[in-house]
Amino acid sequence: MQVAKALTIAGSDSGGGAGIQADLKTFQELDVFGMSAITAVTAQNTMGVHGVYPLSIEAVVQQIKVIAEDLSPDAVKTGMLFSAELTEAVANQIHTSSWLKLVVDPVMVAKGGAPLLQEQAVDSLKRNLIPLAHVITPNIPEAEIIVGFAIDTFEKRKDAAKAIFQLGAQNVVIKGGHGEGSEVTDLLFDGKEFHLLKSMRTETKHTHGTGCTFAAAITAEIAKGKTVVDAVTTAKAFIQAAIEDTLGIGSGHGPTNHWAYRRRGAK
Ligand SMILES: Nc1ncnc2c1ncn2[C@@H]1O[C@H](COP(=O)(O)OP(=O)(O)OP(=O)(O)O)[C@@H](O)[C@H]1O
Ligand SMILES: Cc1ncc(CO)c(N)n1
Repeated sequence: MQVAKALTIAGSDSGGGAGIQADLKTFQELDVFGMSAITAVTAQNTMGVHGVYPLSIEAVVQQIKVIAEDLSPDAVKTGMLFSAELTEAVANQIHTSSWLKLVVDPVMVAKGGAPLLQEQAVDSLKRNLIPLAHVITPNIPEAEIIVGFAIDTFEKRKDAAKAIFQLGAQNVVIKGGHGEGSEVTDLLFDGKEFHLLKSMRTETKHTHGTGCTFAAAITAEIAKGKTVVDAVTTAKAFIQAAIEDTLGIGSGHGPTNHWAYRRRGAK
């Protein structure tokens, strides 16, 4: 039996909707064996981030090293990296391990506004990690921080995708969750062409972890050998189902429904 394997290097969300937990649930739903290297533990629920406890560089590097020695992932995803030092150490391990199928979700701020990446780490992200990315998935505010200009029109979004491609990422997906209108459009730039992925916008407050889940679905599909366009298309359908078939749990911004795509028989 051929088993596709994916590794997520990210933070733990005790509330289960984002971070490592969202990634592993998504990998499993898409028939991919999931592995994790935890960068930080967060005390989180649907009301917000109540505590952030980064792990030591040594603890993070060792998790990655032992996976590299034994389990060779077919694709790797990064999420919350918290500090410049952790970002650089993770990038070094990915480079040393020659992991080429890397999906970078440049997590910066949680939905409630809590910082998940220190400001001084943005430089390290741009210098060390983005050049290794096969796919990068910023939302609009993250893309603005990376490129340093405001994205207030669709043309600007295209300019931002090109600028991030120039930093070394091979495929750039600028997500549209933070845009406006009745549709949500994600924009994929592969260095040559722009691809638009559209869906109806669901009016809901339960969107905690949408970015993690979307990037994890891309990672799972790439681990199975799918092209980037196919992987992003499946990920868009996966997250749309997860948002539409809401679980409605927690009193704040609740998690998405990681079962929804499979239950719909969409797979
Ligand atoms: N209200 C919505 N209705 C439908 N699709 C949505 C909605 N919000 C986000 N999405 C989709 O979810 C995915 C993630 O987009 P989004 O811009 O919310 O990411 P994010 O801000 O990084 O998420 P988070 O920080 O909560 O993890 C994209 O594919 C986007 O199209
Ligand atoms: C651990 C973690 N990673 C990422 C996000 C972004 O949704 C979050 N809220 N928590």
